Amino acid sequence: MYRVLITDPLSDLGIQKLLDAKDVEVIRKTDLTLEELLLEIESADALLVRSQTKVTAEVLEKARRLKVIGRAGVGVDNIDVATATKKGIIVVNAPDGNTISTAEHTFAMMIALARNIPQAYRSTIQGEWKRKEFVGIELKGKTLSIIGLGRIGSELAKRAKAFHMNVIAFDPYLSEDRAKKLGVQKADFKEAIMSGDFITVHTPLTKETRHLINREVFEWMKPGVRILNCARGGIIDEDALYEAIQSGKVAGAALDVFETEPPGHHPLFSLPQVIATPHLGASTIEAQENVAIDVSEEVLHILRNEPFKNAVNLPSIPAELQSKLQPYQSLAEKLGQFAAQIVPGALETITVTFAGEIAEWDIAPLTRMILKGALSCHLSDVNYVNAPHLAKQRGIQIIEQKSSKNYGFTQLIRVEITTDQEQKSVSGTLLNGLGPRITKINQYSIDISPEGHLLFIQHKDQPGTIGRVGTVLGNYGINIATMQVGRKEIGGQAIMLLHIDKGLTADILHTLKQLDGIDSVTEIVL
Ligand SMILES: NC(=O)c1ccc[n+]([C@@H]2O[C@H](COP(=O)([O-])OP(=O)(O)OC[C@H]3O[C@@H](n4cnc5c(N)ncnc54)[C@H](O)[C@@H]3O)[C@@H](O)[C@H]2O)c1
Ligand SMILES: O=C(O)CC[C@@H](O)C(=O)O
Repeated sequence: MYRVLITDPLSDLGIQKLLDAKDVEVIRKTDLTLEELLLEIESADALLVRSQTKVTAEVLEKARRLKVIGRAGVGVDNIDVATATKKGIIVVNAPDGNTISTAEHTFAMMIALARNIPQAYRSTIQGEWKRKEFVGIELKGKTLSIIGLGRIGSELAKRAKAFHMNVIAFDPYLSEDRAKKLGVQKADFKEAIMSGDFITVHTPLTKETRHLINREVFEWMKPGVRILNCARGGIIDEDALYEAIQSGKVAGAALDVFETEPPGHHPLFSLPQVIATPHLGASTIEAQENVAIDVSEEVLHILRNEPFKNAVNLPSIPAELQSKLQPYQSLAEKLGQFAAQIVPGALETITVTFAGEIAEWDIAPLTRMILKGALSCHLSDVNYVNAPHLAKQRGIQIIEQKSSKNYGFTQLIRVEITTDQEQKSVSGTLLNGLGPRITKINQYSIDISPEGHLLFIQHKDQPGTIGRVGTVLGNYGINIATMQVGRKEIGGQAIMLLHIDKGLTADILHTLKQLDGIDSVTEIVL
């Protein structure tokens, strides 16, 4: 039974799939103190949050079983993703579900700002009738500068176009083609800042975007500009904004997000030009249902080891590629496991080579599987998420290469491991109807399925060796299921690979190693 802990308010309808799942126990506890959270997280398999719960390194340290953190929303700045990655915990978000709501909220803020609606409301209900004081401006014909033309920025652009605004956008990843399709003028940052009657930010908060709108940038703006932030507090320097409003450069600002949330009695709130909402961009019935449904499904997939798509700490794989790579994943992991077990010593370099049809694809996910397989023979708690991090931490070099050489198979994966003692390689392929096969160990051709208990023996090619090995195993009651031998030349070095029905004791291994002509004996478990 998976224990799913939900610590922020999530839509009931949205989490229905989790509530209905027979293999899931849902624990809903909101407004937990840090001590309570540290206690609850210990036994949770999954944690579902919005933006209130702070999933810090301290919290993650206590998590013994946690496989996945689901963020019902986009921003994961309340989650220590780096620590989660090190611990092999997948972080998933729901990037699409609240796009429309946030774009609509930004648009509502822009109109409210243009027409002084919050200020006029406050005055009117106080019994005043100040029609002259609240004269606004039209959106038509004004320039809206969008900084960050991703999901929300693009939806906002469409709405602004419908209101006959000129839309200009800066986004380092915006192509000319996409800008054209959206009817948006692509600009550099300074140009976008200098042109806007309204400037709105829709980037994530990163090292690069922190205080992106700062004192110097306010200097570049048109006098009377209006500023919006419905993305993340911190993208705009709040002190600089305060000064720019006081100096008259900025005519108004609409803020949904703040550097510190909740912002309390923020100095900006003393300025009548500032309107604010308490991080409401995604707060609609629809968005909350959407994000809760999306993240619940993702969490269920991950807990059940099924394919998922929105991991923040894993590269995203297009569905088409995912289905092509899927059959190779097990082969890749087994080759990594196999190679790591036949080479003694500390891992130094893992070289993976892909040949044939497979070499035309993005094979990074398979390299990750090979790494997971190889490292799991040496380290505990290795998974698909933390394998590259663990390799880097230990100074293991990963070389990934594609080869056009013909190895005699439609596709082939070769894993070569170098340790501080020696180097060995293992190759494998997928054979129609037979699944994963190991086709070569070092220079020896072989054909065996990588599964179960295997015995890898290096020996001299001389009469009687196979018989002696069989006799020892027989004496100890070990049944041999299959056997493969390989040699390059008569009387030279040779290898033996046996499928055995159960594992060997240290005693049996010792006896085998003492046999005449045997160079090494390695038990492999896959
Ligand atoms: N107020 C809310 O309730 C609410 C709701 C949802 C999302 N958000 C926030 O809105 C923001 C945008 O969300 P989204 O779903 O559109 O994200 P997105 O990832 O689809 O878009 C972000 C865009 O910003 C661009 N970008 C990154 N760095 C940039 C830079 N230095 N300058 C200019 N552009 C840059 C990226 O290329 C990308 O196109 C995020 O910060 C998200 O957390 C807020
Ligand atoms: O949970 C929320 O309402 C915040 C959502 C929003 O900031 C997000 O990043 O998705």
